[in-house]
Amino acid sequence: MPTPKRQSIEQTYEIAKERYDTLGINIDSAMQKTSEISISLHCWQGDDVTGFENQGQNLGSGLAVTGHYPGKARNADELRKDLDLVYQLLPGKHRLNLHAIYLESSGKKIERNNIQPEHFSRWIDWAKANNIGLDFNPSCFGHQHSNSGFTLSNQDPNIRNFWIEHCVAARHIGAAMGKATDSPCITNIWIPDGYKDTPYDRMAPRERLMLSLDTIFQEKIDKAHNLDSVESKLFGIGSESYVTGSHEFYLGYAISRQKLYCLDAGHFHPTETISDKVSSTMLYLDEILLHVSRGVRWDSDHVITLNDDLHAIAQSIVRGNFAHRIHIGLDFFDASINRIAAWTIGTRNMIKALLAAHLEPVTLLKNYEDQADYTNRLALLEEIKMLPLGAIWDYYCLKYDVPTRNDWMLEVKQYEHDVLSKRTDDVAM
Ligand SMILES: C[C@H](O)[C@H](O)[C@@H](O)C(=O)CO
Ligand SMILES: [Mn+2]
Repeated sequence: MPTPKRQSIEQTYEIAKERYDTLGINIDSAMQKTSEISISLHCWQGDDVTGFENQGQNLGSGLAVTGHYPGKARNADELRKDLDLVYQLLPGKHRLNLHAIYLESSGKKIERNNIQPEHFSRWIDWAKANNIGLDFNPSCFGHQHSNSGFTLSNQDPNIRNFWIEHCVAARHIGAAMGKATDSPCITNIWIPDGYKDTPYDRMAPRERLMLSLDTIFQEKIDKAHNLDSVESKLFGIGSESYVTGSHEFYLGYAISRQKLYCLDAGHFHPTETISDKVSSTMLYLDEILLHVSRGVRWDSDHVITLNDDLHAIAQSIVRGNFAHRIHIGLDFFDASINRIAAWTIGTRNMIKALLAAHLEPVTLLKNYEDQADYTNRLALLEEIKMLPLGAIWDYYCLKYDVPTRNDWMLEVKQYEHDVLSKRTDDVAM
């Protein structure tokens, strides 16, 4: 016997479907295509980018997490348990994006240039058991060798080599993850390098970075297991005046070396959008990575909301038919709200935006544009904002057997009561 809520969702869906039909929109195909897109959830939302090295270092490097909501994961088992719940609340099959500081070394201090696949074996086992693809990142921050503000572009060859070795090790770990899970792992390099104040020489650090990256990528690794990616940034706290790995630097680097380029939504001028960069970038690169984030005045990494920027990002992927060439990663961290809710809200929003982008009246819009009928194009683009997307979304959640509407919050609140509230600030070993 269907519940009254289920009945109401199904009835509303049927009425909504008629409306979409009149515009020639195929809802079944939109739902199917949306379900085929995997989003890579960033592990660092679960513990405020702390990681499990236990080296007592502050985050630094221009990264800042604010808030003191209780219950953050204190070890990898807790983080995996939290993630298990999040994945249950998301329609579709999704990935996990790990940073190197999330290693498990049984309490032994492992220097970052010595990390090995074995330090991630429990993550790999968990991923295999749950059929979850993995992505990876070297962690070039929150370390005594990043305190000067420079890592791969450091003037000191010893420090530079340390970070080169760390990134080489990260590629090997990425390859091991990709091989074990039978799905290529994207190993993405982001470094904080930059100057607080105006430099005299803007070129030398970039030359050093270019050479460091060439050394890191010297070894050929099977692309079936590992894909290399590089992420740019405009500025950070403490690198307001100059960032070595700027947009121009990495776009040029990625195109000349055929690497993936990572566009982070928080890493540009506030009036610039990554959605507008996608089509240009895709002309020159086979694949790219997105870090979907939300900057508020600066690269503040707020939880992504279903705003115009997010719709535009999803539209740029879907309209360009890029779903198989663009990898979607998330990058936000909010410690002022329940962290599991933060992951769930942000990821469900990304999926909603992808569903909405698959529900556009493509033929009509293309025809108007081809005929230079921009009046009808604008009228239709405004009209479709009023389509009953919520009814399709509710049905989509029913179809993929995950909580509909805000019901997922009941599960998060129960988990907060049963699990999170029992966690104290002490490190659980
Ligand atoms: C943890 C960081 O957010 C991440 O590595 C990087 O992608 C970034 O965006 C730094 O601003
Ligand atoms: Mn990022």
